[in-house]
Amino acid sequence: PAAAAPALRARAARPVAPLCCVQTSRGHQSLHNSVDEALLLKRKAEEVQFELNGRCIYLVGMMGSGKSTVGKILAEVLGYSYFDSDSLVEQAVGMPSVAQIFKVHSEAFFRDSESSVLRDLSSMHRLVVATGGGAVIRPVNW
Ligand SMILES: Nc1ncnc2c1ncn2[C@@H]1O[C@H](COP(=O)(O)OP(=O)(O)O)[C@@H](O)[C@H]1O
Ligand SMILES: O=C(O)C1=C[C@@H](OP(=O)(O)O)[C@@H](O)[C@H](O)C1
Repeated sequence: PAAAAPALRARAARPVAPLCCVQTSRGHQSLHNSVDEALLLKRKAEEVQFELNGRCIYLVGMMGSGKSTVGKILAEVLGYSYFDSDSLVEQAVGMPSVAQIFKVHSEAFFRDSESSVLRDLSSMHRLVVATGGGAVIRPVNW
């Protein structure tokens, strides 16, 4: 079944051509599809590279929709740095997993730290950021 694909949001004054990665299926049968999709994604990234002009890309989408997979490919092609906001929150809090942060602290605590991490990243250039699936919940993150 079709799954939600991560939306691509470039921090751009002028929108650039939208990139879309459609995740059609999972498992071994989709292997050749994934290879094709990666090639298409690389080509699209090369197409928009000039227009992006160093502006960041923030990937948003449901949990498991492919943000990290897509983000690493985009960063490599564009010569950008790649960050996963969940990992940055784990580092900032000093805990090994988001699940543990939720358990020991709370979701609100995690969301505060996530917003802080995203705010810090927002002053930087040439980044591809895979945000957490719930990052869109707080309008301050947009
Ligand atoms: N285009 C795709 N086709 C099939 N499986 C994919 C595709 N993109 C990602 N996946 C798989 O889906 C799972 C979740 O992907 P991931 O990039 O970690 O998602 P997210 O970062 O949004 O949580 C991983 O096992 C990944 O290998
Ligand atoms: O924001 C959230 O509620 C979460 C989304 C998920 O992130 P992904 O979308 O990166 O899978 C998960 O990893 C994380 O533990 C919690």
